Amino acid sequence: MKQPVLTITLNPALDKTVTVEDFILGGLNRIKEWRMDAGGKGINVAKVLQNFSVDVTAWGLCAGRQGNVLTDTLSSLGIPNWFVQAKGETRTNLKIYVELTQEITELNEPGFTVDDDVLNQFLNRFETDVRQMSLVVLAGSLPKGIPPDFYGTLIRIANEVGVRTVLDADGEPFIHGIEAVPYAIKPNIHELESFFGESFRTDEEIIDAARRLIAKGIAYVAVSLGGEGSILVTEKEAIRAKPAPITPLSTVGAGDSMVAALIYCMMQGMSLEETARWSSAAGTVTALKPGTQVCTLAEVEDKLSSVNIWSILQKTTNSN
Ligand SMILES: Nc1ncnc2c1ncn2[C@@H]1O[C@H](COP(=O)(O)OP(=O)(O)O)[C@@H](O)[C@H]1O
Ligand SMILES: O=P(O)(O)OC[C@H]1O[C@](O)(COP(=O)(O)O)[C@@H](O)[C@@H]1O
Repeated sequence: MKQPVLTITLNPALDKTVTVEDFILGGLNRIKEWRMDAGGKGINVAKVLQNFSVDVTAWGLCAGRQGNVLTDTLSSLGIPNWFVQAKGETRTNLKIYVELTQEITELNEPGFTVDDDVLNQFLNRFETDVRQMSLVVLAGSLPKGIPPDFYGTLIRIANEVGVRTVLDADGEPFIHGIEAVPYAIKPNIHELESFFGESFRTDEEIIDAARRLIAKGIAYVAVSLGGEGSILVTEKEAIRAKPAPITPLSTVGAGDSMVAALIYCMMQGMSLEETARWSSAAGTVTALKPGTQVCTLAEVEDKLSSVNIWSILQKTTNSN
Protein backbone atom coordinates (compact mmCIF):
# COMPACT_ATOMS: atom_id res chain seq x y z
CA MET A 1 0.00 0.00 0.00
CA LYS A 2 1.24 3.50 -0.83
CA GLN A 3 2.01 5.54 2.28
CA PRO A 4 0.66 9.09 2.15
CA VAL A 5 2.29 12.31 3.28
CA LEU A 6 0.48 13.55 6.40
CA THR A 7 0.01 17.29 6.93
CA ILE A 8 -0.91 18.55 10.37
CA THR A 9 -2.73 21.87 10.84
CA LEU A 10 -3.63 22.44 14.48
CA ASN A 11 -4.75 26.04 13.95
CA PRO A 12 -6.36 26.18 10.49
CA ALA A 13 -8.01 29.28 9.10
CA LEU A 14 -10.30 30.63 6.50
CA ASP A 15 -8.19 33.26 4.79
CA LYS A 16 -10.21 36.33 3.83
CA THR A 17 -8.30 38.46 1.35
CA VAL A 18 -9.62 41.96 0.70
CA THR A 19 -8.38 44.33 -1.99
CA VAL A 20 -8.36 48.07 -1.36
CA GLU A 21 -7.00 50.78 -3.63
CA ASP A 22 -5.22 52.58 -0.82
CA PHE A 23 -5.15 52.00 2.91
CA ILE A 24 -5.89 54.90 5.21
CA LEU A 25 -4.98 54.06 8.80
CA GLY A 26 -7.71 55.44 11.08
CA GLY A 27 -9.95 56.22 8.07
CA LEU A 28 -12.72 54.56 6.05
CA ASN A 29 -11.45 52.03 3.54
CA ARG A 30 -13.82 50.62 0.89
CA ILE A 31 -13.17 47.04 -0.19
CA LYS A 32 -13.11 46.57 -3.98
CA GLU A 33 -12.91 42.77 -4.04
CA TRP A 34 -12.68 39.97 -1.53
CA ARG A 35 -12.24 36.21 -1.53
CA MET A 36 -12.21 33.36 0.99
CA ASP A 37 -9.81 30.41 0.80
CA ALA A 38 -9.12 27.41 2.97
CA GLY A 39 -5.86 28.23 4.74
CA GLY A 40 -3.44 27.29 7.46
CA LYS A 41 0.03 26.07 6.66
CA GLY A 42 -0.53 22.31 6.63
CA ILE A 43 -3.72 22.70 4.60
CA ASN A 44 -1.91 24.77 1.97
CA VAL A 45 0.88 22.19 1.78
CA ALA A 46 -1.78 19.50 1.27
CA LYS A 47 -3.45 21.52 -1.52
CA VAL A 48 -0.14 21.83 -3.40
CA LEU A 49 0.80 18.16 -2.91
CA GLN A 50 -2.63 17.18 -4.23
CA ASN A 51 -2.02 19.41 -7.28
CA PHE A 52 1.31 17.60 -7.74
CA SER A 53 -0.46 14.18 -7.60
CA VAL A 54 1.29 13.22 -4.36
CA ASP A 55 -0.76 10.96 -2.10
CA VAL A 56 -1.58 13.27 0.83
CA THR A 57 -3.85 13.23 3.84
CA ALA A 58 -4.67 16.26 6.02
CA TRP A 59 -5.17 16.05 9.78
CA GLY A 60 -5.65 18.70 12.39
CA LEU A 61 -8.12 20.40 14.67
CA CYS A 62 -11.00 22.66 13.72
CA ALA A 63 -14.12 24.14 15.26
CA GLY A 64 -17.58 25.43 14.42
CA ARG A 65 -19.17 26.08 11.05
CA GLN A 66 -16.01 27.46 9.53
CA GLY A 67 -14.33 24.20 10.44
CA ASN A 68 -16.99 22.37 8.41
CA VAL A 69 -16.31 24.69 5.48
CA LEU A 70 -12.62 23.74 5.69
CA THR A 71 -13.16 20.00 5.83
CA ASP A 72 -15.79 20.19 3.06
CA THR A 73 -13.31 22.12 0.91
CA LEU A 74 -10.59 19.52 1.49
CA SER A 75 -13.02 16.70 0.66
CA SER A 76 -14.16 18.47 -2.51
CA LEU A 77 -10.50 18.74 -3.55
CA GLY A 78 -10.21 14.98 -3.04
CA ILE A 79 -7.89 15.30 0.01
CA PRO A 80 -8.67 12.68 2.69
CA ASN A 81 -8.93 14.53 6.01
CA TRP A 82 -9.48 14.02 9.72
CA PHE A 83 -9.97 17.05 11.95
CA VAL A 84 -10.89 16.69 15.63
CA GLN A 85 -13.66 19.14 16.52
CA ALA A 86 -12.74 21.64 19.23
CA LYS A 87 -15.20 24.01 20.91
CA GLY A 88 -15.62 27.53 19.51
CA GLU A 89 -14.99 28.66 15.95
CA THR A 90 -12.18 28.27 13.43
CA ARG A 91 -10.40 31.58 12.91
CA THR A 92 -10.62 33.95 9.97
CA ASN A 93 -7.27 35.42 8.96
CA LEU A 94 -7.56 38.75 7.23
CA LYS A 95 -5.16 39.63 4.42
CA ILE A 96 -5.29 43.19 3.09
CA TYR A 97 -3.93 43.74 -0.40
CA VAL A 98 -3.29 47.42 -1.17
CA GLU A 99 -3.19 48.05 -4.91
CA LEU A 100 -1.28 51.30 -4.65
CA THR A 101 1.67 49.84 -2.77
CA GLN A 102 1.20 46.25 -4.07
CA GLU A 103 1.75 45.05 -0.51
CA ILE A 104 -0.15 42.53 1.56
CA THR A 105 -0.73 42.98 5.31
CA GLU A 106 -1.76 39.95 7.36
CA LEU A 107 -3.95 39.97 10.48
CA ASN A 108 -4.04 36.43 11.89
CA GLU A 109 -6.49 35.62 14.69
CA PRO A 110 -5.33 33.46 17.63
CA GLY A 111 -7.95 30.76 16.93
CA PHE A 112 -10.03 28.52 19.22
CA THR A 113 -8.98 27.10 22.58
CA VAL A 114 -8.25 23.40 22.80
CA ASP A 115 -9.10 21.23 25.82
CA ASP A 116 -7.24 18.10 26.95
CA ASP A 117 -9.86 15.74 25.57
CA VAL A 118 -9.46 17.10 22.02
CA LEU A 119 -5.68 17.11 22.32
CA ASN A 120 -5.59 13.51 23.57
CA GLN A 121 -7.89 12.31 20.79
CA PHE A 122 -5.46 13.78 18.29
CA LEU A 123 -2.37 12.46 20.04
CA ASN A 124 -3.78 8.93 20.42
CA ARG A 125 -4.49 8.55 16.72
CA PHE A 126 -1.14 10.08 15.83
CA GLU A 127 0.68 7.57 18.05
CA THR A 128 -1.22 4.68 16.50
CA ASP A 129 -1.21 5.65 12.84
CA VAL A 130 1.94 7.71 12.22
CA ARG A 131 3.85 4.60 11.12
CA GLN A 132 1.48 4.37 8.13
CA MET A 133 2.74 7.71 6.78
CA SER A 134 5.68 8.32 4.49
CA LEU A 135 6.42 11.75 5.97
CA VAL A 136 4.74 14.20 8.37
CA VAL A 137 4.49 17.98 7.90
CA LEU A 138 4.00 20.02 11.08
CA ALA A 139 3.19 23.57 10.17
CA GLY A 140 1.78 26.77 11.58
CA SER A 141 0.94 28.32 14.91
CA LEU A 142 -0.55 26.43 17.85
CA PRO A 143 -3.92 27.45 19.25
CA LYS A 144 -4.39 28.21 22.95
CA GLY A 145 -4.45 25.11 25.15
CA ILE A 146 -1.76 23.28 23.19
CA PRO A 147 1.59 23.13 24.97
CA PRO A 148 4.38 24.91 23.06
CA ASP A 149 6.40 21.69 22.90
CA PHE A 150 3.61 19.77 21.12
CA TYR A 151 5.41 19.69 17.77
CA GLY A 152 8.45 18.41 19.68
CA THR A 153 6.31 15.60 21.12
CA LEU A 154 4.96 14.64 17.67
CA ILE A 155 8.45 14.75 16.11
CA ARG A 156 9.84 12.42 18.82
CA ILE A 157 7.00 9.94 18.24
CA ALA A 158 7.61 10.02 14.47
CA ASN A 159 11.38 9.66 14.95
CA GLU A 160 10.86 6.57 17.12
CA VAL A 161 9.09 4.78 14.27
CA GLY A 162 11.44 6.11 11.59
CA VAL A 163 9.01 8.52 9.91
CA ARG A 164 10.56 11.75 8.60
CA THR A 165 9.16 15.11 9.66
CA VAL A 166 9.22 18.60 8.14
CA LEU A 167 8.71 21.51 10.55
CA ASP A 168 7.54 24.99 9.54
CA ALA A 169 6.75 27.05 12.60
CA ASP A 170 7.68 30.16 14.46
CA GLY A 171 8.59 31.19 18.04
CA GLU A 172 8.36 28.67 20.88
CA PRO A 173 6.83 25.79 18.86
CA PHE A 174 9.78 26.14 16.47
CA ILE A 175 12.36 26.21 19.28
CA HIS A 176 10.89 23.10 20.97
CA GLY A 177 10.42 21.40 17.61
CA ILE A 178 14.11 21.87 16.79
CA GLU A 179 15.08 20.21 20.09
CA ALA A 180 13.26 17.06 18.95
CA VAL A 181 15.34 17.01 15.70
CA PRO A 182 12.99 17.02 12.71
CA TYR A 183 14.32 15.77 9.38
CA ALA A 184 13.85 19.11 7.62
CA ILE A 185 12.85 22.69 8.49
CA LYS A 186 11.79 25.70 6.43
CA PRO A 187 12.23 28.89 8.41
CA ASN A 188 11.95 32.21 6.63
CA ILE A 189 14.79 34.62 7.33
CA HIS A 190 12.84 36.39 10.11
CA GLU A 191 12.14 33.08 11.88
CA LEU A 192 15.80 32.08 11.56
CA GLU A 193 17.00 35.42 12.93
CA SER A 194 14.55 35.34 15.80
CA PHE A 195 15.62 31.75 16.66
CA PHE A 196 19.26 32.80 16.95
CA GLY A 197 18.60 36.33 18.20
CA GLU A 198 20.99 37.57 15.51
CA SER A 199 20.60 39.27 12.15
CA PHE A 200 22.22 37.79 9.07
CA ARG A 201 23.47 40.09 6.34
CA THR A 202 25.02 37.70 3.86
CA ASP A 203 24.27 34.31 2.33
CA GLU A 204 27.36 32.95 4.07
CA GLU A 205 26.02 34.05 7.48
CA ILE A 206 22.70 32.34 6.72
CA ILE A 207 24.49 29.15 5.70
CA ASP A 208 26.57 29.26 8.85
CA ALA A 209 23.37 29.54 10.95
CA ALA A 210 21.77 26.68 8.98
CA ARG A 211 24.84 24.52 9.61
CA ARG A 212 24.54 25.18 13.35
CA LEU A 213 21.08 23.58 13.09
CA ILE A 214 22.41 20.75 10.96
CA ALA A 215 24.97 20.07 13.70
CA LYS A 216 22.00 19.25 15.96
CA GLY A 217 21.04 16.42 13.61
CA ILE A 218 18.60 18.13 11.22
CA ALA A 219 19.33 16.89 7.70
CA TYR A 220 17.93 19.67 5.64
CA VAL A 221 17.46 23.41 6.22
CA ALA A 222 15.62 25.54 3.65
CA VAL A 223 15.70 29.25 4.42
CA SER A 224 13.22 31.32 2.45
CA LEU A 225 13.98 34.94 1.67
CA GLY A 226 10.74 36.23 0.10
CA GLY A 227 11.35 37.87 -3.29
CA GLU A 228 15.09 37.26 -2.84
CA GLY A 229 14.49 33.49 -3.13
CA SER A 230 15.96 30.87 -0.85
CA ILE A 231 19.00 28.95 0.35
CA LEU A 232 18.92 25.18 0.75
CA VAL A 233 21.54 23.75 3.06
CA THR A 234 22.60 20.20 3.88
CA GLU A 235 25.75 18.99 5.60
CA LYS A 236 27.64 18.91 2.28
CA GLU A 237 25.92 21.44 0.03
CA ALA A 238 24.48 24.95 -0.01
CA ILE A 239 22.42 26.04 -2.99
CA ARG A 240 21.09 29.53 -3.60
CA ALA A 241 17.93 30.11 -5.65
CA LYS A 242 16.85 33.50 -6.91
CA PRO A 243 13.57 33.96 -8.81
CA ALA A 244 13.19 36.47 -11.63
CA PRO A 245 11.47 39.64 -10.33
CA ILE A 246 7.66 39.53 -10.32
CA THR A 247 4.79 41.71 -9.11
CA PRO A 248 3.19 39.52 -6.45
CA LEU A 249 -0.59 39.53 -5.99
CA SER A 250 -0.47 37.71 -2.66
CA THR A 251 2.55 36.08 -1.09
CA VAL A 252 0.24 34.22 1.32
CA GLY A 253 0.89 30.51 0.85
CA ALA A 254 4.24 31.04 -0.91
CA GLY A 255 6.18 29.50 1.98
CA ASP A 256 3.74 26.58 2.17
CA SER A 257 4.10 25.99 -1.57
CA MET A 258 7.84 25.92 -1.12
CA VAL A 259 7.51 23.28 1.64
CA ALA A 260 5.24 21.17 -0.57
CA ALA A 261 7.65 21.38 -3.50
CA LEU A 262 10.58 20.41 -1.24
CA ILE A 263 8.69 17.28 -0.24
CA TYR A 264 7.78 16.52 -3.85
CA CYS A 265 11.44 16.81 -4.86
CA MET A 266 12.63 14.66 -1.93
CA MET A 267 10.16 11.97 -2.95
CA GLN A 268 11.32 12.15 -6.57
CA GLY A 269 14.95 11.83 -5.42
CA MET A 270 15.94 15.12 -7.11
CA SER A 271 19.32 16.77 -6.52
CA LEU A 272 19.55 19.70 -4.10
CA GLU A 273 20.03 22.00 -7.08
CA GLU A 274 16.81 20.82 -8.77
CA THR A 275 15.01 20.96 -5.42
CA ALA A 276 16.09 24.58 -4.97
CA ARG A 277 14.81 25.41 -8.45
CA TRP A 278 11.47 23.67 -7.97
CA SER A 279 10.76 24.99 -4.50
CA SER A 280 11.62 28.55 -5.43
CA ALA A 281 9.47 28.37 -8.56
CA ALA A 282 6.56 26.95 -6.53
CA GLY A 283 6.67 29.88 -4.09
CA THR A 284 6.87 32.38 -6.90
CA VAL A 285 3.91 30.93 -8.83
CA THR A 286 1.77 31.05 -5.68
CA ALA A 287 2.87 34.66 -5.04
CA LEU A 288 1.51 35.53 -8.50
CA LYS A 289 -2.00 34.40 -7.55
CA PRO A 290 -4.56 36.46 -5.61
CA GLY A 291 -5.62 35.30 -2.13
CA THR A 292 -4.48 31.94 -0.80
CA GLN A 293 -4.50 30.15 -4.13
CA VAL A 294 -1.63 27.76 -4.69
CA CYS A 295 0.52 26.64 -7.61
CA THR A 296 -0.15 23.69 -9.90
CA LEU A 297 2.49 21.31 -11.24
CA ALA A 298 2.24 22.63 -14.81
CA GLU A 299 2.59 26.26 -13.66
CA VAL A 300 5.68 25.42 -11.63
CA GLU A 301 7.23 23.50 -14.53
CA ASP A 302 6.72 26.58 -16.70
CA LYS A 303 8.57 28.78 -14.19
CA LEU A 304 11.58 26.51 -13.58
CA SER A 305 13.81 28.10 -16.20
CA SER A 306 13.30 31.59 -14.75
CA VAL A 307 14.96 30.66 -11.44
CA ASN A 308 18.66 31.42 -11.07
CA ILE A 309 20.57 28.72 -9.21
CA TRP A 310 24.11 28.63 -7.92
CA SER A 311 26.18 26.82 -5.36
CA ILE A 312 27.45 29.22 -2.71
CA LEU A 313 30.80 27.49 -2.29
CA GLN A 314 31.31 27.58 -6.05
CA LYS A 315 30.38 31.25 -6.13
CA THR A 316 32.87 32.07 -3.38
CA THR A 317 35.60 30.17 -5.26
CA ASN A 318 34.77 31.86 -8.57
CA SER A 319 34.79 35.36 -7.13
CA ASN A 320 38.22 34.89 -5.54
N1 LIG B 1 7.85 38.74 -3.97
C1 LIG B 1 8.22 37.55 -4.42
N2 LIG B 1 8.73 37.41 -5.67
C2 LIG B 1 9.11 36.20 -6.13
N3 LIG B 1 9.06 35.07 -5.41
C3 LIG B 1 8.57 35.14 -4.15
C4 LIG B 1 8.12 36.37 -3.59
N4 LIG B 1 7.70 36.13 -2.32
C5 LIG B 1 7.89 34.80 -2.11
N5 LIG B 1 8.41 34.22 -3.19
C6 LIG B 1 8.82 32.80 -3.36
O1 LIG B 1 8.23 32.02 -2.33
C7 LIG B 1 9.22 31.48 -1.44
C8 LIG B 1 8.73 31.54 -0.02
O2 LIG B 1 8.41 32.87 0.32
P1 LIG B 1 8.64 33.51 1.77
O3 LIG B 1 7.87 34.79 1.77
O4 LIG B 1 10.08 33.60 2.08
O5 LIG B 1 7.98 32.40 2.72
P2 LIG B 1 7.04 32.59 4.00
O6 LIG B 1 5.65 32.77 3.42
O7 LIG B 1 7.17 31.29 4.73
O8 LIG B 1 7.53 33.78 4.77
C9 LIG B 1 10.47 32.33 -1.69
O9 LIG B 1 11.64 31.60 -1.40
C10 LIG B 1 10.34 32.67 -3.18
O10 LIG B 1 10.80 31.60 -3.98
O1 LIG C 1 -0.60 29.58 11.78
P1 LIG C 1 -0.09 30.96 11.43
O2 LIG C 1 1.35 31.15 11.71
O3 LIG C 1 -0.96 32.03 12.04
O4 LIG C 1 -0.21 31.10 9.86
C1 LIG C 1 -1.45 30.89 9.22
C2 LIG C 1 -1.46 31.58 7.91
O5 LIG C 1 -0.36 31.13 7.14
C3 LIG C 1 -0.77 30.67 5.86
O6 LIG C 1 -0.79 29.25 5.92
C4 LIG C 1 0.18 31.16 4.81
O7 LIG C 1 1.50 30.79 5.16
P2 LIG C 1 2.76 31.18 4.27
O8 LIG C 1 2.50 32.54 3.67
O9 LIG C 1 3.92 31.14 5.22
O10 LIG C 1 2.88 30.13 3.20
C5 LIG C 1 -2.19 31.20 5.68
O11 LIG C 1 -2.98 30.39 4.88
C6 LIG C 1 -2.70 31.30 7.10
O12 LIG C 1 -3.64 32.33 7.24
